[in-house]
Amino acid sequence: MLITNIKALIGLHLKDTLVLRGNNLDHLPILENAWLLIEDGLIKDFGKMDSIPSHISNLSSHISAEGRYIFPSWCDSHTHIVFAASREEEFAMKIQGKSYEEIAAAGGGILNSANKLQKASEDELFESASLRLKQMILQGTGAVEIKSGYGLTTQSEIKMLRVIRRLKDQFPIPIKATFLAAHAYPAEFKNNHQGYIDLIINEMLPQIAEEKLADYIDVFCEKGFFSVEETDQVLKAGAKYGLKPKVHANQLSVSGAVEVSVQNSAISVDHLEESNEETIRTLRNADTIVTLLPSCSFYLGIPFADAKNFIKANLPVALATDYNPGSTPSGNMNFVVSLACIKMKMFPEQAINAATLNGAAAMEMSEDYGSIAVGKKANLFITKPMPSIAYLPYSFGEMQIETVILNGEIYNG
Ligand SMILES: N=CN[C@@H](CCC(=O)O)C(=O)O
Ligand SMILES: [Zn+2]
Repeated sequence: MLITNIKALIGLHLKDTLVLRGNNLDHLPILENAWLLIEDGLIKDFGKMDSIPSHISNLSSHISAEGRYIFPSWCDSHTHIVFAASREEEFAMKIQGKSYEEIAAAGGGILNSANKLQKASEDELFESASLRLKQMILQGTGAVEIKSGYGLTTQSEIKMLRVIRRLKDQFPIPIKATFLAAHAYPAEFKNNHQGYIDLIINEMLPQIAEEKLADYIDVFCEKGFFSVEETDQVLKAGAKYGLKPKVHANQLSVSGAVEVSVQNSAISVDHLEESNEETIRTLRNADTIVTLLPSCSFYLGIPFADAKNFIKANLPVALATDYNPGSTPSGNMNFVVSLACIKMKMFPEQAINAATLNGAAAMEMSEDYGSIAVGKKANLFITKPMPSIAYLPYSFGEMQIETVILNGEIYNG
């Protein structure tokens, strides 16, 4: 596939640039008035229109992208898209002023989703998750991480992870699976935390490892959920099976979650709506990626993470949706990028880098995804005609994507 007359190619980081820390996020390399050649699903070459080689310009099948930009696909490194039912009843409670913790304590929240998921069949879950994923891809997402964590029994956690494996097999984008049984304590373990942790460690993990169902392990480390010590136990048990941590940290309070995650060599710490100087000091000496989820803050009405401070401290910031039925019923990365600019005061270049290359890094796939470089996978999108790059986050809630290309082929859903 040859694409010509491209207004600009965006995100031309060198292939060996795998993550962007601090000020490096400011720089979004572009090439104006460009052509792009894709072969065998990979980016084969690109250049300026005024120096297009004749053997390329003579290729018969090509798309003209006049006035349009080409971006690397969004890389959404934090989602919970396998769930049985939406939770609009909690929406009304939120509007009345109930907090996330109050709703959970009243029988809503994660346990509500777990109840419903336990009753759903693998096929039903696969069908509904497929619809969500299709929609996300049409909104520009070309790589995704998906968590379990609404099963909370051995059977249902495995059911969720098998659904994720089917999605991996059937969708044309790379998917990473994260095991999140430590998402909430089931009611029967409310007063027996160690009993549930033992179940995770001695029963769930061995079976999941045996079937190779997970790439990562996650814990919701938070007051009322999993303590720092409990998180440490689960992460260490996961490490025995080669599962690296990606941790829900500091969503509602500064809890020591970041510290325990870094001690366990976490790939990422996610949320961080609450943080302090200690959090930043801990992260400064680590490779752990800071994944921010602004649409969760938007929906729950909790503080937005202090992205500017993290960037100032030279940390690698990524952006993801957190798509789930409780705190973020949206998988739209365009909106995440808009919110990052509007509410967290990230510049468009920073937000785009954080939602592409650093998102890929938070799934350990930035060698192949997240930027436009020769030899990388051709997962891209072509915008509608736009006046500038900043127009994409500026025009929040509007759809600026016209064509999605995955593995070098147009994707129509
Ligand atoms: N905080 C924990 N997990 C999800 C919400 C899960 C739910 O409410 O169902 C999150 O990342 O926001
Ligand atoms: Zn989450």
